[in-house]
Amino acid sequence: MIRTVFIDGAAGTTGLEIAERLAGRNEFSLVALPDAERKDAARRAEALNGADFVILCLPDAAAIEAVTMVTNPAVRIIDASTAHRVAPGWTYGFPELGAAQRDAIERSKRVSNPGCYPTGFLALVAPLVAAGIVARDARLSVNAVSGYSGGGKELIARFEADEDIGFRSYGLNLAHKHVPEMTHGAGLVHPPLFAPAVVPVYRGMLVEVPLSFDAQTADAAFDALAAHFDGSPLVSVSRAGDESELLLRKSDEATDRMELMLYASPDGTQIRLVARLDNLGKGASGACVQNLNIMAGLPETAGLRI
Ligand SMILES: NC(=O)C1=CN([C@@H]2O[C@H](COP(=O)(O)OP(=O)(O)OC[C@H]3O[C@@H](n4cnc5c(N)ncnc54)[C@H](OP(=O)(O)O)[C@@H]3O)[C@@H](O)[C@H]2O)C=CC1
Ligand SMILES: CC(=O)N[C@@H](CCC(=O)OP(=O)(O)O)C(=O)O
Repeated sequence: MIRTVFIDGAAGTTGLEIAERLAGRNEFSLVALPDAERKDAARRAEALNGADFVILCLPDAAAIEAVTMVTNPAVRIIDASTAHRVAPGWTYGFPELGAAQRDAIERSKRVSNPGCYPTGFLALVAPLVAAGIVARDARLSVNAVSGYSGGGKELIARFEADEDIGFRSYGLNLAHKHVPEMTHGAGLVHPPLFAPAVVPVYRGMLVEVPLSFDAQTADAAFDALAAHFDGSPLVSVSRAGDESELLLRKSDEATDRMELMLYASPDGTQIRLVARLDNLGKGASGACVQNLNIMAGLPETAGLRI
């Protein structure tokens, strides 16, 4: 059976990478609008209602509008934007949250793809909250750096036009659009304090959650993460070896995998949890294709870069 897929926003950063991952897959047939028609409402409505699967790679407002344009009840939607991540009636597209989440994605007609930073944060924190190692009412901080492709075409153009930028801290109003899904997805009472930044690499990100405990907790935290992701084809968990630094390199290749690392103080009371992922891989396009595979009843990692 061949399923048709329409990517709305196919000319954007995320859309192009999804198309690359679907190229050559004989289970899917991509529906594309010619460049002159890709923002034409009538042509989009036709494509949105004629496909088995629609993937929205649009700014939030356009994604909300696109959903209202879908009137065919058979169409199944994956939204890569932030618009529906905590919205009722939508399934959060993070299968690694647990078996029930994967099953829900498989059945769902409306799947919201997680944000890139929340993908790292939730992988590190949700299993620890579930295990009772991090209290639901803990006040957490998240420090993160992303490659500039995380900001789409506009930020890519800015970083490529101004090679003088060495580091860009942002989210300084402490109201970043990813905070609600971080809070909700981890089951936290208080929103985490989120400090994101962009560095001059195209892709890749580090998401760090520092934690401090009264007693040795590093072993229990590592065991909980290792048990949660045991057997995961995309997420690995490791404990620090002898490394003294963690680098994002301009030459890092695209990947749909995510690595979780735990670094501990000698007495195990302080830990730095770090997720390393590709914002365009597990942080966006790779995750979209993973969700599409699950929804279509296909092997979860088909077409992914692993
Ligand atoms: N980049 C990343 O790492 C991640 C992105 N996302 C999310 O994915 C979505 C897409 O992001 P990204 O690909 O980076 O963004 P881009 O800016 O690279 O691409 C967005 C695309 O949408 C097109 N577009 C905008 N408005 C409309 C419209 N009304 N109708 C049809 N097309 C439209 C744009 O057209 P034009 O080319 O003419 O500008 C552009 O091609 C966003 O919601 C983003 O937040 C999520 C996770 C990570
Ligand atoms: C570097 C950069 O600008 N990143 C984007 C988030 C990218 C992303 O994940 O987009 P979604 O919000 O759709 O998830 C930002 O912080 O707004």
